[in-house]
Amino acid sequence: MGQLLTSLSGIFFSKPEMDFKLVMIGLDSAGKTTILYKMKLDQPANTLVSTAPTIGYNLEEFEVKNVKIKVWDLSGQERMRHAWKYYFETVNGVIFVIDSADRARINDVRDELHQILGELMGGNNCGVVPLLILANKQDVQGALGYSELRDSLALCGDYEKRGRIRIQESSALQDKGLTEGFEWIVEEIGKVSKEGRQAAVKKL
Ligand SMILES: Nc1nc2c(ncn2[C@@H]2O[C@H](COP(=O)(O)OP(=O)(O)OP(=O)(O)O)[C@@H](O)[C@H]2O)c(=O)[nH]1
Ligand SMILES: [Mg+2]
Repeated sequence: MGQLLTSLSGIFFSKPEMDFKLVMIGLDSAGKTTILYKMKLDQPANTLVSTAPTIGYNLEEFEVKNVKIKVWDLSGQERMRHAWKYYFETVNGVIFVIDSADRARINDVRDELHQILGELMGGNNCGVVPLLILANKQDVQGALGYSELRDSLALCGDYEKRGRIRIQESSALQDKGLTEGFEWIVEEIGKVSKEGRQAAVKKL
């Protein structure tokens, strides 16, 4: 009996064996690498690691809500953006970081985002990969807020209807919104995995 309870508690309360894999993308200088190390190193507000433009990628592992996640932080430079899509087939979630204070490039952001949504809705994924949009640098005066960004990004359609997308205001500098955003995407991935598991069970 004791052994049975141990095995059952193992099934219901164990951490998932699989790590969640996430990719972080967005235009150059949006704050991706800063966010990666803010989350990894759990730094207090008003401290930031000093970064240089990423060439290739950074990969770090840390826990969110007791789930181990692996995060690939890719380069946002224009000539490197074509590589983003190659990660979409293998990750469980996508984080798109925006410099909300960079009003001059908001149309570029919109175009990149729409292209990503096209990729995520096509292929084998077909909209199952949650997308977190971090509207970063909210500490900068004049930064675009949630409503303005929603309009500027012209988000609509299936992805939003399915609730697999969220815009989260954040400031890596002030340590605001990052944990909320990461917790949301981890929960969403959990739901997707559960639905996948339920579909697999139904098929048996
Ligand atoms: N004010 C402010 N500055 C930030 C914030 N997050 C990042 N930065 C600054 O923005 C600049 C670019 O940050 P990075 O993290 O290197 O940007 P990135 O998105 O990784 O850029 P690439 O690697 O070129 O794609 C750095 O000077 C950061 O200190 C923030 O929340 N507020
Ligand atoms: Mg970087």
